[in-house]
Amino acid sequence: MRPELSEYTPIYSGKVRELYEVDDEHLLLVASDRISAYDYILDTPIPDKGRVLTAMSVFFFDALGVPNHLAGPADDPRIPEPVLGRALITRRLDMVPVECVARGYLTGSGLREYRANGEVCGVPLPEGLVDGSRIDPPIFTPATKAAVGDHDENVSFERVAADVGIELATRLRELTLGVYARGADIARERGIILADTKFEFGHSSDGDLLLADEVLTPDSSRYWDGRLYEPGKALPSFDKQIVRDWLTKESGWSTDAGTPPPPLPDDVVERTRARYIEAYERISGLSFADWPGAAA
Ligand SMILES: Nc1ncnc(-c2cnn(Cc3cccc(F)c3)c2)c1Cl
Repeated sequence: MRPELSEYTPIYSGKVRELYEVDDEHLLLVASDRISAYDYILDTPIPDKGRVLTAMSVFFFDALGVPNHLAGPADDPRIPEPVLGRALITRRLDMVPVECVARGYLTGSGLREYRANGEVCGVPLPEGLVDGSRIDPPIFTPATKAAVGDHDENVSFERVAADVGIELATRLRELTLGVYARGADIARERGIILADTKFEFGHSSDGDLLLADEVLTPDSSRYWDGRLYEPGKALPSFDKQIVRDWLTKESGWSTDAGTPPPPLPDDVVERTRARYIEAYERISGLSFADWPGAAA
């Protein structure tokens, strides 16, 4: 008999995720089926998105072999039935207040910074790079967590060192780049490019630095279809482009409309659901049908 979700204390509600307290030492990290686009949380959920992204995190936690915050299996008896398959029991950590970002390709906020001053987070890059250029070797481009609704602020390694100390900043950079490289290699071998990603780390009660939060999911990373990649060509988001294209090219809505996006049509929802499942099954080599929880 699984506990009710109402037995756990909600402690944080993000755009697409929630965090509950299970007991003094454990949390329940819940991924919803909500999807965001253009900084809006869309009215229409994507069925099974939460379960697929949870399955991806678990696959990578297992594949990366880095000490992490997981404290139980995907079907842990402490997970309530309604969130089974899209929730994980984790150890409660003292989180390091740094968004640990690794970039293997230049795009997004990194590209904007590069175009303005030839570097990203204080790291100089070669001249002549364009949107989608490979950054080799990948770089550590940390950010400070923004207030709700704001974008994170890119900061330099020196700023991180000033905030958390040079030893921890150095460890965060090494871990971030090492885990990204391993994860990106696993994905690339299966035709998916992880252009960049964001990790969070925390300290356990016995002082160990553990990889936390979600890892290498399409919500914490840019997923591109490796079959389409050409040097210097930024690619559409593997998972969100169907939604973005429908919103901006077919729905009559526009990003400068100043109004929330309209609900998504069924075919856009189903095609997007299929993209998430395709990414998981290609990367993991596993069948999503075997993942716990009720199919939406
Ligand atoms: N193991 C941990 N120990 C302590 N705190 C956290 C923690 C805090 N914040 N976040 C981000 C987040 C993750 C999911 C759902 C949300 F609503 C927010 C994660 C974790 Cl993962």
